Amino acid sequence: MSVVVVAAAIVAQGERVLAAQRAEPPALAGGWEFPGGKVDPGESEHEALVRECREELGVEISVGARIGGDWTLANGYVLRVWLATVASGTPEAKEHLALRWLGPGEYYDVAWLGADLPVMEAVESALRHG
Ligand SMILES: Nc1nc2c([nH]c(=O)n2[C@H]2C[C@H](O)[C@@H](COP(=O)(O)OP(=O)(O)OP(=O)(O)O)O2)c(=O)[nH]1
Repeated sequence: MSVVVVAAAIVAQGERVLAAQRAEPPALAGGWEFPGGKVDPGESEHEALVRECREELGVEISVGARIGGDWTLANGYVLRVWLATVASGTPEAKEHLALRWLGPGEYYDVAWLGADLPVMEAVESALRHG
């Protein structure tokens, strides 16, 4: 079975979307992604998403609709993405180099990881069409 990576497209007022800049590994460092990570054994995808956002950003999230299906990553992992909102706390870059809230018109202003560009397009479409 493929390794499943879960990620959150965290949306705030004004249709701003949170992007996070990876610190490692060297091949991915500097690229921008949606906060998340691998699902641990025995953990649900929802639990993993909530845990990763707590660890990486220091926030509690509310998980919303799924965005797309399985996004295949170059290394064979499978990426699954959900819309989310911050339920409590303010996101901080605990494990990333930087965070950016991207407003409409800024969604493509960061160097998204290769797999994340079509995800951002799908997120934009979901926000635009409700
Ligand atoms: N979190 C996240 N990972 C992504 C995205 N796009 C993408 O290609 N990836 C890749 C990068 C990594 O190869 C993998 C996620 O691994 P990770 O290092 O974030 O996982 P993790 O937090 O569980 O880390 P670790 O415990 O294994 O160190 O998925 C994305 O939007 N978010």
